[in-house]
Amino acid sequence: MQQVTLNDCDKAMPVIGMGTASSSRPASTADSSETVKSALLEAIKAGYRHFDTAFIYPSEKPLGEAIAKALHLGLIKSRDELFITTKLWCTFAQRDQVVHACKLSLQKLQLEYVDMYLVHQPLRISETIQKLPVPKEIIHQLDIKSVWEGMEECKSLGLTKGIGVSNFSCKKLEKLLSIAKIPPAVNQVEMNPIWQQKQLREFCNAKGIHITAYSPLGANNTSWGDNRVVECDVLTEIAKSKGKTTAQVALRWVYEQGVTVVTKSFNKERMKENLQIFDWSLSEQDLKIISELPQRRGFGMASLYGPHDFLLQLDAEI
Ligand SMILES: NC(=O)C1=CN([C@@H]2O[C@H](COP(=O)(O)OP(=O)(O)OC[C@H]3O[C@@H](n4cnc5c(N)ncnc54)[C@H](OP(=O)(O)O)[C@@H]3O)[C@@H](O)[C@H]2O)C=CC1
Ligand SMILES: O=C[C@H](O)[C@@H](O)[C@@H](O)[C@H](O)C(=O)O
Repeated sequence: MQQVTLNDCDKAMPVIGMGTASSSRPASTADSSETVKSALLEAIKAGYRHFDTAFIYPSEKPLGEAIAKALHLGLIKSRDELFITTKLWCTFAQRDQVVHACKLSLQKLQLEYVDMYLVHQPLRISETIQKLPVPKEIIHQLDIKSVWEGMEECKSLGLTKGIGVSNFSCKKLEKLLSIAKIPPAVNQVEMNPIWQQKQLREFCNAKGIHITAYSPLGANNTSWGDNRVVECDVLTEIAKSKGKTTAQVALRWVYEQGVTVVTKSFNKERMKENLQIFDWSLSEQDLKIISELPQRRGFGMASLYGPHDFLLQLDAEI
């Protein structure tokens, strides 16, 4: 698997990672922990070496179990062969909670360190979310200076090899860069041919912040996404002409932008399909047509938590 080197991170990141945000809403249809564990074990067998989880996902524990089993079975010789990303949840987004939250994630993962620890969203949430949408009173501005000090402490304690953010706009990154002793290595954001993030990518390239794309397939078939990417006519035409699938064209496009990707599949065939993007390429003409696709964000804070002014402003930030 090809890898990219990251600034201020002691480990290279494989260019394709396995997503683990699998639980559907309603929760009654969510994958069981056992299903997630065996899917992740399959992913290791298929060659995935980067896994993306978060404190808020139910996947940290089954991922830890899958890693332990992979070591036991000899599928990997050492934990060092894996790149594990997890994320600080918004209820812990305070100076004195960050190290504690990181340790809780490590406990669930049965690991001594993660490779990348991200601030999940540019928000603090003051109560456990019971149901969505949430009341606006529990959503707050993030005090990035103090939270980032906590993130830096996680790195200096060796709890993580690198630190970064997720769902951050250029504006939020500017602020963070102005106070950070260790700049963020990564910004993980929604990116696919229908939400190309041109401005954010230019900004991050200029500042040496690596972008990882989440929902590269538009979160097809999930409660938070739809089929706008995998059923996009333009992408399907390109796919047909190359004997590839529409999903592969979307993933290849992301890869050709110099961006790493985390994409989720718990289906054995599709997890293999999603790795087959390295021995072919898109033409200049394909890239031009894709660059002209109408743009639509899939995932916004306001659509997730409720149309509160503060969240609408956040979503409108570039
Ligand atoms: N930082 C953040 O705020 C966020 C991070 N993420 C991370 O990014 C990961 C990936 O994003 P995600 O939102 O899951 O969406 P993706 O775009 O990766 O799409 C996943 C969905 O597409 C289906 N799928 C996978 N491969 C194919 C294929 N080849 N053809 C057709 N359908 C396919 C999967 O189903 P099946 O399993 O049946 O194959 C699943 O339903 C998440 O799992 C999570 O780890 C996601 C959202 C927000
Ligand atoms: O309740 C909120 C949700 O958990 C949500 O914010 C995250 O899970 C996000 O969709 C992600 O997948 O990273």
